[in-house]
Amino acid sequence: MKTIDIKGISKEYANTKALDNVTIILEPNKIYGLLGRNGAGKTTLLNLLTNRIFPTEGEITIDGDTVFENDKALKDIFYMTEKNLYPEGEKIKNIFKWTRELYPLFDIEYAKGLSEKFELNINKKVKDLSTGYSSIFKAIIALSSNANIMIFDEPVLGLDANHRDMFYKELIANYNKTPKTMIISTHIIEEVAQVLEEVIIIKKGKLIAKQSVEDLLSCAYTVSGESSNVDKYIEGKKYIGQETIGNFKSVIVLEDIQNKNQVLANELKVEFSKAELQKLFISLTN
Ligand SMILES: Nc1ncnc2c1ncn2[C@@H]1O[C@H](COP(=O)(O)OP(=O)(O)OP(=O)(O)O)[C@@H](O)[C@H]1O
Repeated sequence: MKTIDIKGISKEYANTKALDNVTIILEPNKIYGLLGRNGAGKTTLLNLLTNRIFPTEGEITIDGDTVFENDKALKDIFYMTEKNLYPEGEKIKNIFKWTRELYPLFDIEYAKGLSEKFELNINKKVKDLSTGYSSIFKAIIALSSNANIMIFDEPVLGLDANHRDMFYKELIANYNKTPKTMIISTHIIEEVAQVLEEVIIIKKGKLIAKQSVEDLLSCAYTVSGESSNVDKYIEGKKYIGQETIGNFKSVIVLEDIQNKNQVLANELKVEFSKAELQKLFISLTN
């Protein structure tokens, strides 16, 4: 069981405060989504968590042990970075062997099996992989690491819809086989929403939300129907994400799902449905 305790973390660069007093506790064996717009500070947080960079203020511990230059704490973490850090001229199969040397728990057979599934040719060199296959290659290594904490920074970068679907299914299968903490930082929110238990949302270096997807989605709901009737329903209410097709309109009402007015909805012949995480995210981070 690995509890990650991020305490009052700030990171300043010459003229940028990349993170500003962020405090988060990540409970063990949950799948977290780390969400934020470009430049919000996601990669900075992941780099701090894995001791690649050092905080200006604050401390990060795993089960009470600081991650600062602590191999014992860090060996439980596998970090799939957005950038390729593998030697360009090396063949994939050799990188599997080399990873095994560094991470004795790395499961080569599983990695080879996944490579077959994703049709990744392990005789290819890193430099010959397309953007999508480069992501697949790095994701396979992370999934095969057997680490207690797996971190994925933009894991589906360049992947087509089929491969994204396969990746998320594999991630869930991996988690179900051996529960662990997974942290997924991504821009493509709608697809990942079904995989996540909790979301951590960062805006301009500050933590603005950490809650379960279920709780976040219960703070809003979608109303759709004939435009003028939807307008009547949302009168005096806060809403976002208005979409109109012909005489049909849908909006996301920003109020607790418990407070929706079913009587009025029946009268106006408008319908309710769940809000989409992607749209809520846009409104929260705008
Ligand atoms: N080495 C650095 N030197 C100076 N500024 C930096 C450095 N690394 C990051 N920053 C700045 O810190 C802020 C946060 O960057 P970070 O890469 O953590 O964001 P991000 O949320 O991962 O963004 P993206 O989704 O675009 O990858 C940005 O303003 C970025 O320009």
